[in-house]
Amino acid sequence: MSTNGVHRRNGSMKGTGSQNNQPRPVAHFEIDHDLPDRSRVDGNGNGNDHGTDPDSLDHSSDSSNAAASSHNHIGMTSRRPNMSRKASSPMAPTFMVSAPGKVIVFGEHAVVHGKAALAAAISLRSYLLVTTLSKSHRTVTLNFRDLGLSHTWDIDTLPWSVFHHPSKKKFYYDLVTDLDPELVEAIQPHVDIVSKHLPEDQRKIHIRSASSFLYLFLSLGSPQSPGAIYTLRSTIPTGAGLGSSASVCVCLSAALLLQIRTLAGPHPDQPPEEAETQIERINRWAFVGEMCIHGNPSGVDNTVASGGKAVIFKRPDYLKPPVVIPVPQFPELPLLLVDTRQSRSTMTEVAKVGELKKAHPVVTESILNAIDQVTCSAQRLLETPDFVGDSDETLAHFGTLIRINHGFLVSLGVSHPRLERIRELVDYADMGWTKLTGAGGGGCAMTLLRPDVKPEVVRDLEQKLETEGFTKYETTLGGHGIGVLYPAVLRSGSDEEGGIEIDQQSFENAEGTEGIERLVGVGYNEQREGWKFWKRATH
Ligand SMILES: Nc1ncnc2c1ncn2[C@@H]1O[C@H](COP(=O)(O)OP(=O)(O)OP(=O)(O)O)[C@@H](O)[C@H]1O
Ligand SMILES: C[C@@](O)(CCO)CC(=O)[O-]
Repeated sequence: MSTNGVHRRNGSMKGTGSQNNQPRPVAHFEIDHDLPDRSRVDGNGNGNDHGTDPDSLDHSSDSSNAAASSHNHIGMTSRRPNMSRKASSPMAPTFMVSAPGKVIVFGEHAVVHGKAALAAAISLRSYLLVTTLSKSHRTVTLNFRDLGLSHTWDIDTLPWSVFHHPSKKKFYYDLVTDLDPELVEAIQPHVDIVSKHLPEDQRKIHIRSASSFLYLFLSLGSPQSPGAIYTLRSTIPTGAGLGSSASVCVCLSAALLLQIRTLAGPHPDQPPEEAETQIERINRWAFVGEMCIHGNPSGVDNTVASGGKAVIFKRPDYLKPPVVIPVPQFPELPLLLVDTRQSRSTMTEVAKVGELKKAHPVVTESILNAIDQVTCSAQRLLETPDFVGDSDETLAHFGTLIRINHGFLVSLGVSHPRLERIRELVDYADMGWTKLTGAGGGGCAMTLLRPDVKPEVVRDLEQKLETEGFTKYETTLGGHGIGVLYPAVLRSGSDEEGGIEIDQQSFENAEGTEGIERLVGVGYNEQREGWKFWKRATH
């Protein structure tokens, strides 16, 4: 049964749908929407479950349809089924993970140099559907729809021996602060074959995503990893400074850690400290993915995409984990987010500031310190005992800091004429305070709107922006971080017997942001039942 590209699921065993030219995923069956508690799992990253949870998903052994069909009789509700299930090693069901983009409110670039930044999650998100293949399919496919990237690797030909050499092997809980040049070299031949037919500038984008995936897959997986298709769609525009790469890396990290069964929860009643540990584990590997893409990231983007809401972030020592202070009182600011549609590379913009610092160390350091003071001033305001998020004073204080911060970013050389044009139009209309957000050099500007600004003035500005080729995004700040829909079935209160299954086909076919959000059950006509989120401790 199919309505609007989604399949009604009625509790019985069901195939996950077929895809064009793709290996057929095995049939799966519905067990329970709670993820098994994997806190007892051995830390070797190979999926060896030393625990006894019968719901565990053993990818390393047989997962035939016959095994699955034997579970058809179990039905959908048993949480503690008989041990024959363990012996038959059922296949992991199709599941989905999702992570948000971000805006940096204060402190981009300075944060790369150890200063503080304030950043918040946005409601635009990436969604990654993981479809496990039957045992006979020894391939992994990266199906990144927004980029038009689709590549399949043969699992058995990947350089496992290099990644698993005792001198190289990392564990799922390790803090990795640098890419290992030998590991980068080992994946190179497997990256070099990706999207050969494309012009170099487009291919570069594919190569970055593929490198990031392979580095994580080889670090966290094993030669026994099951074949799978990783299908990604995002509602975050790329190249806009809204952290799209970080949200992709967080999704990949979470999916791979879930596949090797090293994450506990998320459960609604999970102790915040335990949830924090899971977020941190996901975040650490997402940072590794970000290093493959951006070279020398601070880690602020992946930290916000992992834990969500708003944080003060600082990484004074790159060999240690960053300092992350959640800001639960961060207000719902009236923001206008405008995209210059001028694409740029975060790596290039970060490198520009590095060069400036080399050429003018004292001047550059004092600008970076001044940006740090801007962020600290915002932090002090947020921490005042009688802080009121929506007062005129708060908006004016934040507004002034936004204006100052943008001026410093201009001095660092990371603005762009198109960004300055947005600021000029907003200033001319006296509507609020504007700064670039993210790496700059193009990308997005954020404007904090004055409280008294008239709707017709906003409309007039929006008209002008549109005429000049800018794009406006609607988003809210401070949403959840990484979330899991396991299996990829949305429960609805009215549908006791099952839910709405998201399969490969319906996910690929969903149209635009609205289509994706409708399918996955967020945004318009919200239907989030089934989604679970790890929530940061806020003390
Ligand atoms: N939707 C996506 N699907 C797959 N890969 C993506 C996606 N978005 C970004 N990437 C990968 O991340 C790289 C950088 O993306 P992008 O230029 O959008 O940076 P960003 O993370 O949005 O910028 P910033 O760091 O300033 O917020 C791309 O070249 C691509 O490899
Ligand atoms: C420009 C930068 O500060 C923010 C990019 O979103 C880079 C980083 O922190 O890694």
